[in-house]
Amino acid sequence: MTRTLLQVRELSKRFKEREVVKGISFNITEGSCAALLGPNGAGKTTTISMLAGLLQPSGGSIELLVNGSPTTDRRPYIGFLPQMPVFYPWMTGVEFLLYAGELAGLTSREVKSETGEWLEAVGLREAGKRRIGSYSGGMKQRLGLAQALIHRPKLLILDEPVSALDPTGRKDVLTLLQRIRRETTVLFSTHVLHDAEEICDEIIMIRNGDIALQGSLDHVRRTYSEPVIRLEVGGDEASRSWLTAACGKDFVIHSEVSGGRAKMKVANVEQASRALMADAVSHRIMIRSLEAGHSTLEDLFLKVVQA
Ligand SMILES: Nc1ncnc2c1ncn2[C@@H]1O[C@H](COP(=O)(O)OP(=O)(O)OP(=O)(O)O)[C@@H](O)[C@H]1O
Repeated sequence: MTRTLLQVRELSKRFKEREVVKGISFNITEGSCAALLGPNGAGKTTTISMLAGLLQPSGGSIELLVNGSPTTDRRPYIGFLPQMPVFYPWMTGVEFLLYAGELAGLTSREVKSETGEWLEAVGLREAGKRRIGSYSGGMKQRLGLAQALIHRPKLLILDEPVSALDPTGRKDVLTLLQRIRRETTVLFSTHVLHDAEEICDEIIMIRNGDIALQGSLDHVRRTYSEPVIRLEVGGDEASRSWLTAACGKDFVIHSEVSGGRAKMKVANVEQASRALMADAVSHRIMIRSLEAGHSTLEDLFLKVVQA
């Protein structure tokens, strides 16, 4: 049975005269992994900070439902990792987690056992004895995750958890998130579609403080996927003018041309491919490649972001 864990209604945030989050509504299902996806400045950090209880909304409501019932204070049920977590470099990883556990209100016994368990889970058992100042970016982020999870929250919220990491650190953290998401509901923000695609099942795309698109990744892919032909011709003048003319054919609904390449949205890929090939042959144009398929989520994301 799917149950809603977080219910957000008409959430807005105004800084002076400027509304940067404009009355957005969405649900997060228990057990899901959701990505808040959007370009820089879209309002992701502002939204996430309101959900984590760090920023007062200007309007709307945020409700966390524990076992189906709304809670008066959602903060104990939330684990949060900010975009730029602050660590004391002179502390060891173990000391930092003991401190975080105490702050989260765990008993000293719980603090000890959870610290050991989470250090192991994030792969820092050995490094836990070392000072945080000697950690790599990826190790710090994994320690940050352990801190966010130490009180076993219902919902883990992360703001751009991998954007500042090198490829190895990024992979480590995404793999870890993939493991965590089996037990904890996860919501994270990112401006990288690929990160969302890798581990999420739900996406909420925001642009200029508004929701541009939301739903399960599968649903979004199915609903918005369009028949597309990608065509590349030779770089000579005749080929390029033929390509421009081809984009004007009546079966081409929309097209983008750049150099000797074109992406054409068509109604029927098979018929359009045949017509294009036949036309190219009759004009003695060499087609370098013709790819008939569907638009990807990347195409959709770019369209949403650039609209
Ligand atoms: N404290 C603030 N006072 C005034 N404006 C703010 C404040 N915080 C954020 N903003 C503005 O709100 C808008 C949304 O910012 P936010 O940081 O939420 O975006 P974002 O999607 O997280 O971007 P990024 O990916 O760059 O972190 C931006 O135009 C930003 O300049």
